[in-house]
Amino acid sequence: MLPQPLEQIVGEIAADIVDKAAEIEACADAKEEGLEPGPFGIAVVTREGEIVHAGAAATPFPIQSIAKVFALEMALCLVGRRLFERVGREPSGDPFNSIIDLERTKGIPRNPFVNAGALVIVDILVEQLGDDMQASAVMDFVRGQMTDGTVGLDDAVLATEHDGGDLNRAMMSFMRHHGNLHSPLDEVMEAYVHQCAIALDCRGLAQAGLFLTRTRRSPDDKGEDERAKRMREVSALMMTCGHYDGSGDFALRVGLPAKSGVGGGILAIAPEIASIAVWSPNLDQHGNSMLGVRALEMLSHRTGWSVFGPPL
Ligand SMILES: NC(=O)CC[C@H](N)C(=O)O
Repeated sequence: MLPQPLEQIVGEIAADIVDKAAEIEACADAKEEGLEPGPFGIAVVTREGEIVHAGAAATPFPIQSIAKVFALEMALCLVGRRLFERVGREPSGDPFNSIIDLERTKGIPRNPFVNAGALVIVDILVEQLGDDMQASAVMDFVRGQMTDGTVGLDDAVLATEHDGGDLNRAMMSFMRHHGNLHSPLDEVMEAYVHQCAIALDCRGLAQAGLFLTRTRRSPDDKGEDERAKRMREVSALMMTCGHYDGSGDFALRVGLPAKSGVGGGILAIAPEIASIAVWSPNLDQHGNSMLGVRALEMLSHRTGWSVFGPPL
């Protein structure tokens, strides 16, 4: 039981965040740094089907690295835990686009959420789906999870990530050298850029992530055990690696499995309870939404949804 209706909690958080944004805007240092907090949106979809939202929850934004969660689920479905022979499952402690670790690990990325790891996951999808693998496969998966709302593509991300993708291409070449990239580099790149450019609003993103809340077995359905196990694994990776080298801080402050993207969005999961999407474009030094993390911290405190227990 929540201490207050969810709608009230979410509305008050959005109001607090907008106040906070105004404070930041008014602060002289922020002006000097060109910091503009910009819009803020939040949406919560509960397992009971309730949708609560506030702020700019209907404004689409590119989900960027949040797509790595959906791609991971697809790849795990296709090849199972064999996947972890090609991608590790440890936090990296390095920025999301760091290449330095690949030399030490002989082309095996630390986890599926750093760029190198996500590129291997896309390589697996391209390999496994063969001719069925369209650049739009992850987008189709996302659409399939949603009950309403639209899925778009962000043209600016499509263009800039293609032209500015040299670092990602370098990582792929490096991994190919070590035998850990099997498909043509251009095909992997196209599918990767496409998934980064998927544009959703908070309402759509929260709906798309709802399947991740199903972490419990169902006594009548053996097939469900495998799915529940997968959701737990994906959630564990989100908790340990979902905010890159800010993952520890996020776990302490929020206590929910979550994945950020440089589009300013974060998808967070309260297992068996709700899927939450927040969006605010200003990023911290790790590429995580500053006000988005703050809003999730407030939500987790006020709902007691942290997987580590309610606040003391
Ligand atoms: N953290 C992110 O959202 C990074 C994704 C970005 N498109 C990249 O490849 O660098």
